Amino acid sequence: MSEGSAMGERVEPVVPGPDLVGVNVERPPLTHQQSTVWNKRQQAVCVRHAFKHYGSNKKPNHVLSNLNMTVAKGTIYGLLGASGCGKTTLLSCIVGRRRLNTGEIWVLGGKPGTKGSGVPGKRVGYMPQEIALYGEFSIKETMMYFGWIFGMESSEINERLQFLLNFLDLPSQNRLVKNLSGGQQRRVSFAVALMHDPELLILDEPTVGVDPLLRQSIWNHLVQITKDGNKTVIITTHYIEEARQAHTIGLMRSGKLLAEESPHVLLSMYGCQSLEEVFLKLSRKQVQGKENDVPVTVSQQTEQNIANNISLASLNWGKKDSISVTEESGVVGLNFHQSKEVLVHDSNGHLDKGKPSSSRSITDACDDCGSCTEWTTRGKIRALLQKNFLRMWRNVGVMLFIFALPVMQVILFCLAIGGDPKGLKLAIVNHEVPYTNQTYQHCDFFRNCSLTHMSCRYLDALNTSTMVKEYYRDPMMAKEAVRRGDAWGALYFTENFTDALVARMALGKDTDEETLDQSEIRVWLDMSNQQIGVILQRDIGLAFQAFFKEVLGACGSNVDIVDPPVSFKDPIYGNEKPYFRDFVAPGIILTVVFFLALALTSSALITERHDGLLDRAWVAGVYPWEVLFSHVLTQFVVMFGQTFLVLFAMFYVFDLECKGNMFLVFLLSMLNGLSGMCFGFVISAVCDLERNAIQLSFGQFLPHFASQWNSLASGGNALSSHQSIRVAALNYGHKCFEMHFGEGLGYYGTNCLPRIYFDCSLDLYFLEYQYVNT
Ligand SMILES: Nc1ncnc2c1ncn2[C@@H]1O[C@H](COP(=O)(O)OP(=O)(O)OP(=O)(O)O)[C@@H](O)[C@H]1O
Repeated sequence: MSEGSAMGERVEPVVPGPDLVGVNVERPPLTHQQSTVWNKRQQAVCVRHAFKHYGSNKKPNHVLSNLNMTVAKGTIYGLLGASGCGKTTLLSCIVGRRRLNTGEIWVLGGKPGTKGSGVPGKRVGYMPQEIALYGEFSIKETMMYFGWIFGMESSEINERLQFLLNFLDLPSQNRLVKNLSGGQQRRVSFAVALMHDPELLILDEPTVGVDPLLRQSIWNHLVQITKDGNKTVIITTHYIEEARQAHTIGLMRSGKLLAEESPHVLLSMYGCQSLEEVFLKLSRKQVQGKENDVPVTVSQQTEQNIANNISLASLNWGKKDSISVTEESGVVGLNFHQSKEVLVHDSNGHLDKGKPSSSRSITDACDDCGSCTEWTTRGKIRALLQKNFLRMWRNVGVMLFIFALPVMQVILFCLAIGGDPKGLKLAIVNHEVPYTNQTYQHCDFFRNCSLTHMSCRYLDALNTSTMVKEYYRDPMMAKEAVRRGDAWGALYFTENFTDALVARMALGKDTDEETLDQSEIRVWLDMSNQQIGVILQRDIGLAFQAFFKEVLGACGSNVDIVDPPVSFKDPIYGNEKPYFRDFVAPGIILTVVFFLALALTSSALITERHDGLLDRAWVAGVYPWEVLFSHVLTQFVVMFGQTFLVLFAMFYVFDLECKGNMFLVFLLSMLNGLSGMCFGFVISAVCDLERNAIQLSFGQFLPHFASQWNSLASGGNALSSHQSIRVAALNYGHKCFEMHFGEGLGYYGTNCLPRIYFDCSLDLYFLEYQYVNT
């Protein structure tokens, strides 16, 4: 029926159908019932033609199929059915957590999720099937959290808490939820639903894991609260017999209600002793119906339902209750609430067209919910913020992750990555001096202008903490040590290294091949590690410059001649001697801040969603933006602390230099953390499992880090360029010569001005040398 007709006065005559159980009795005239929006509003819950499926439209898993349900105000409605028949799905549609594919739902006079309906919100108390509580909270904190969300004052919550602790036989209010037994946790969950004394209580299997005595007292309580007609309860349970205490029972199977009756009517209708038997009979009947089935349209199905229910109802003709049926309900009979409807109808004697219009009902609902114009409440924000901080505070792992990890990362970085490597072994072979007892004991030299044992003098200059010299008998053994990984490089001096070097200086460009060859320091490096290889190249080259300056100085020559004629002035940015650590540190700071924010947020929402905690919050009336806001605020505070710690460790403990404005450094780091947080929220929104979130975070982490390594590689090249300026020119005594690695030392004759010749074959610089006779 269209809404237009539903609003009107159309009254459907009901046609009796075939008897479900094959009993034919004489039937009284059926009363007619109007089916109007007003009628739907009068029920606590009214579901019409509900269809719901999971999965894609192409491969749907139908869970609700043309389901109709009516829950009158002031009643207990027991929703029974086999596992997987769709009870939880139906309840989650009623509380506004899921949407039907088609059909409509009215809850407390409004449609769930619409403005002013109060649902989700404090008009409903929802106990989901899963525990859906924060394990880190005590019972009291749990109650405070939900109480504040429902807009209650702390004193009010405390009062109610005492009642619920006694009523539900709960342990001390200070016990943590995670330390309670399964049954106790369920009772706390039940207490949360009862906390604010809602108009509509929706309980998904509240009595699981509860002992029979307490179960009875729970039912007594439900009966008690529904007595005055103001409160309504919908309860699902697998203990079918306990549902006898409900006013109405909905028997559900395969996404449909097979019957919706009061328990005693069901029992007498089917002549059964227990509700279980009734359920079995109805289920069998449904199966038989299906076997004989020919495909029917939805409207045919509805008609058939109505017919069946009328037949069901007809079994009860001996009773004084009137029989009623609505055109839409599909499963009605002599049930409690419908009797009520009929009474209203009968007492008026006509169909009341003057009942509240839909807009009036919404206003009423608005008055009830009391928060239609409020975009948030202090209580909700307080509850959400306290929840976020308390969860972190109580979780040692998270606290370590938040505050210890960033500091540890910075310390490890500064200790392990910042400086030059130390203790790199070099295998040295020096044939200028005799090898005894695994060393060259008599490698003596003079620090004056006497040119003896130049190899020893050079080795003395090669004395940095980066290198450890180990001596070998011959070049083969030294190279083998490098191959075995015992050393990073091998250095070899020929027997007449000093003579050849002096001759090379003296002969200059006339130097013969053999002299060039003999004056060479031969170096074989393990270049498999670029950083180490480059550093060794640099230090071996710098040692030669130092050695040559010393010799020139001792001989009274200008030592500056050894320096390459490229003058590096004060750098515009950075230091003259840049530290590898200074270069990488900004990247490390940003990476740490970004990924910690990402890691923390990407799983926060997932855990809450997975455990049903978010669902519970939505049903309690929390808006998504409130959850988001509380997380952003919490995360911001955490990020502030993390950024402070990281920067403090970097700049004040490890003396990293900051030439700019420290406030800007802090601000930029925070902004970087903010982008990590945003990305974390995106991940937590798209991932269902923490595992997937971690994978996605790492998927981003690797390219991010690769770019870092790219920067490091550029740093390495810079080092190499610097290192390549390793040519010296000198004026030795009255002789001029030029020298460069690899091609020997050239002698230019006497009385000449300094000449400069750069090794252009390898590196950057090429300067023409000038031969000037003086
Ligand atoms: N999120 C979901 N995605 C896909 N299928 C779902 C989802 N939730 C439930 N289902 C399926 O829908 C059907 C009905 O599930 P539902 O939880 O509503 O059953 P139920 O009657 O509450 O069962 P129980 O009594 O065991 O809790 C089941 O077949 C279930 O596998």
